Amino acid sequence: MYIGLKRTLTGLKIFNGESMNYKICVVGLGYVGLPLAMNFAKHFKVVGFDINEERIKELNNGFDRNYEFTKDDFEKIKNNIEFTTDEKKIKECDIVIVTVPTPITKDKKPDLRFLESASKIVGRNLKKGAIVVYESTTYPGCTEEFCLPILEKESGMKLGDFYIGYSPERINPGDKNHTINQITKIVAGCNEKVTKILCKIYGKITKVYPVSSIKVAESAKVIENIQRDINIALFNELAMLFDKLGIDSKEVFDAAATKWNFIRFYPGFVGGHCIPVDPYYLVAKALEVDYIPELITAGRRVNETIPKYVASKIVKLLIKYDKSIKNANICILGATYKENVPDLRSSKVKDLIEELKDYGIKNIVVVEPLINQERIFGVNNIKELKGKYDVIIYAVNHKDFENLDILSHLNNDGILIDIKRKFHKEEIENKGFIYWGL
Ligand SMILES: NC(=O)c1ccc[n+]([C@@H]2O[C@H](COP(=O)([O-])OP(=O)(O)OC[C@H]3O[C@@H](n4cnc5c(N)ncnc54)[C@H](O)[C@@H]3O)[C@@H](O)[C@H]2O)c1
Ligand SMILES: CC(=O)N[C@@H]1[C@@H](OP(=O)(O)OP(=O)(O)OC[C@H]2O[C@@H](n3ccc(=O)[nH]c3=O)[C@H](O)[C@@H]2O)O[C@H](CO)[C@@H](O)[C@@H]1O
Repeated sequence: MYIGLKRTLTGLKIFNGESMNYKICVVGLGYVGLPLAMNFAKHFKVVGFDINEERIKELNNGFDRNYEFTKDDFEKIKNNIEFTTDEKKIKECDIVIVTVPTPITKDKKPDLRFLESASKIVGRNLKKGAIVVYESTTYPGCTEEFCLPILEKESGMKLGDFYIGYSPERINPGDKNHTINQITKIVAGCNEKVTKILCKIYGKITKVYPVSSIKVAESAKVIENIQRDINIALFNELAMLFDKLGIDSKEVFDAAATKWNFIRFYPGFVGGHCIPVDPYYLVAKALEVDYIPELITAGRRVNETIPKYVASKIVKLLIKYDKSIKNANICILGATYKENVPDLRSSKVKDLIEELKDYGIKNIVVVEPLINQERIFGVNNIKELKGKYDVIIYAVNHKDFENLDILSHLNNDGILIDIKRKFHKEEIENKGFIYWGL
């Protein structure tokens, strides 16, 4: 959607000239918003706005609960950034960047409550001529069809009196190589001039890749995660098939990966608040236009079955080796959705625990050193491996687990369930234990 250049030029007075002394507001200071605010604060005056009072208090005390930034980091940019819950501060800003959550509902539909609430807050505090940029992952059309009408209604202005853009975030939690200033950022404005301005601003903190429309930018982001979800689903499906065939899937995958254009993924629990969530946003949009996205939904279905599949494997092994199901002592190593990231959101370990409990298994603990909680997903978090177990499940490949002597915590002929294929079957079996790898 492009508005006439003429209206653009008048409305964008604040962006004339090379001064670039814009004031930027980041709305939503989570895993995405805070790094963005901190990086922009090296070049611009920044208002970091969030509705979570606790979060703002911590940030003002130089503490980041996601452990991405140290007190030192806050010290370095303290003169350029203001953390606040006062929505009126948004009105001082020329660029307003929205980085609030876009989860899904229980029935796997887009949950736009956060986008709606943030758009209302921004709308009623919108400065004339400002640019509102959405970064939250969503479906193509969401910014212009869902968010823009809210901005217009709340502000009493029309597009052209203010502007919109979209620039998706690609930071990869736990990935120190692909940090915000190493990642190419797709940028789209509601017209060419706005796109140019956004490229200049984002260009201060990272490489930019302008596209012709907001819908292109929204689409590119969501398909990146869909492609990954489907690729992982293929490896999960093949792992279940080769298990049935009695063929070692890891050996097959390692052999296939010697081909130069074979792309290696790993069977596993597909968790987090992106990969298992984002596909449902495009599915919803596809169904709106009567297109049934069979492959996208099939990928989701396969990945969602893995916790149930692993739980059934464990129960079958307990039966096969004449062990009690109900009294089995089970220890799960790792609870977060992926290794070395303190984030439980949509972790499939939760689903695994629920499946095991459905079989009547009560004695389950997790060892999760990255999460400072006594209980996780309804079981005790013993934080470090101690005691003896009938079953140990290696669920998350934390660095902290590298030197664990896991076998010394297995009862005689105990069962090691290796979700991450970290161990060698023969080695474990030669020591008298039972081994199964996904
Ligand atoms: N976390 C990632 O690695 C990542 C990477 C790429 C894209 N994304 C996308 O970025 C978006 C944000 O994800 P996140 O992980 O940063 O979420 P998060 O839960 O870590 O942070 C969201 C923040 O927004 C705040 N918030 C919620 N409603 C608000 C409102 N109305 N006004 C102001 N603040 C509000 C919350 O208090 C929270 O601090 C999502 O769309 C996600 O899909 C996340
Ligand atoms: C396209 C892409 O890379 N996007 C990244 C992704 O970040 P993420 O942390 O959600 O993604 P992953 O690292 O893929 O983890 C997801 C789950 O899949 C499991 N997994 C992974 C690989 C595998 O071969 N087998 C597996 O089983 C893993 O354990 C974990 O549970 O989304 C963010 C938000 O959009 C992006 O910004 C970020 O760039």
